[in-house]
Amino acid sequence: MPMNQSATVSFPAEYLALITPYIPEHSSLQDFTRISSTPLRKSIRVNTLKISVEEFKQLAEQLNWQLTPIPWCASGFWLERPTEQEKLALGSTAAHFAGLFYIQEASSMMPPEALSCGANLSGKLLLDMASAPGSKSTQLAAIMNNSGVLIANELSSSRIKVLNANIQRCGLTNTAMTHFNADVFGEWLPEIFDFVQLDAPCSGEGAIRKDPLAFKNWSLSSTNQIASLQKNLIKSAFLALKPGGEMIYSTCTLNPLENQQVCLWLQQQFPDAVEFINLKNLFNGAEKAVTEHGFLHVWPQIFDSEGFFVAKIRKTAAVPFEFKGKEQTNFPFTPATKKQFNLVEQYLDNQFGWQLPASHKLYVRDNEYWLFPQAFIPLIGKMRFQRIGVKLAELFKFGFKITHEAVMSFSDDFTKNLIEITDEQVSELYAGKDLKSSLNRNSGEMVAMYHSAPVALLKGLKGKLKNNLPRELIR
Ligand SMILES: C[S@@+](CC[C@H](N)C(=O)[O-])C[C@H]1O[C@@H](n2cnc3c(N)ncnc32)[C@H](O)[C@@H]1O
Repeated sequence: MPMNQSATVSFPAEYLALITPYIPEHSSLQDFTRISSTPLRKSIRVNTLKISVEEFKQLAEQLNWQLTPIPWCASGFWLERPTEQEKLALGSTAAHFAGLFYIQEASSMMPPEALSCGANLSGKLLLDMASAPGSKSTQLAAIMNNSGVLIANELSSSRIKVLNANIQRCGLTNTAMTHFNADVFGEWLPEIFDFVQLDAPCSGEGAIRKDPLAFKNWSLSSTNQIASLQKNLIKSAFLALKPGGEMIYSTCTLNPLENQQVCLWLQQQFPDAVEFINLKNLFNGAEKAVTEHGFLHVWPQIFDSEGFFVAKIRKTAAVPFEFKGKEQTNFPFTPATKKQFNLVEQYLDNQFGWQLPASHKLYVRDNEYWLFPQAFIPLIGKMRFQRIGVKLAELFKFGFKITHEAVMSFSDDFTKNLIEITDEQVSELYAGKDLKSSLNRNSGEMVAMYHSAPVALLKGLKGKLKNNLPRELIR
């Protein structure tokens, strides 16, 4: 069933009995079942690493897109496009290729907003324990303005590829990815992180409006199994958190077994160290979703959104932990020598008029040059990381070649060989075509920009701009 079509949903009686006592007084079970059969509004989050909200609003006006602000996220909007534009998927628009926005359900924007409310995430060490496809990781990195370090972990191999693609498209430079069952963090990196986000794997009931089959395999026993996985993960998150640190536990599910009861279980394990932070003032109207413990239990009928649950927890004291470090002894990168640094910097200066940023340190593995966030350096060797920072360039016989991801992340600071292209030209590039040009000489590597944001690496040749997009991005 397409997402924008409604279907009448039928819920298991056992499920309705489980949730009914938790529906707030101002609402009803009937409101819940009624809205569950209606389609979800489309929403996006502006990627402020690439464009300001004000500039995005101007672009939206040019494109004839109508934006309605989402009350809990200053960069979030419900979006309506003219019917004639709907045949082009939102994910295939030039602005999306350029990473100017992320397609994200409105209520899924709440957890990072709750984590950063009253706290400054800039320059801090964050862990996102279950992060693919990356909506909340990319949101957190934007809130951090690419400073500090964000460890984005994901268990599933196929989903980690999508996560990586989103990290690159959105221009994250402060991220290191790991690929583990997140229950290891409490033992491997105890009391290390300033902030942790656990957007837990869950039974996904809150997604009923976009997936009418969300209840196909629902059963009380599978819900209980998921809840026990969630308890392992929330404990790991809490152990990985520094004393004084804060964490978010969230799900896109509505039953109490996977939500309130997981948080209360954590409090029973660490009664002297768990404090629930009340989220009733997160935004105007949040009080309609707040529970007696200060969690947000977002029923889809309250804000006309997906169902969600968000809890914010402070670790008020150190707790006993068992350190079982999993150190990496054979770290394959070495810091660049002065000669290597000078050579790559000379290439970047000649080609793009760009000096390497002080926020990052240059590392080398064979012929690959990488930029690691400075704040990541103390973590080197502490565990195995899948991918750290940004792959900057490769050294070939003929010289250096910059990577697509470095272009997507850093070319805001490039001062030459940038060329602004149109919506149609972006579509041509992502369809695998070269672009015509009036160049009368070979100009070497160039960056195609869309509304001042990088969108692709090109090679300027006489008469054409050769498409250097990675093969996997061509549609
Ligand atoms: C709710 S989704 C995360 C969505 C993501 N935070 C976002 O906003 O885009 C939960 C993720 O947890 C992953 N996962 C499941 N079990 C896990 C585990 N034990 N450790 C780490 N990740 C796990 C799933 O593959 C899934 O990608």
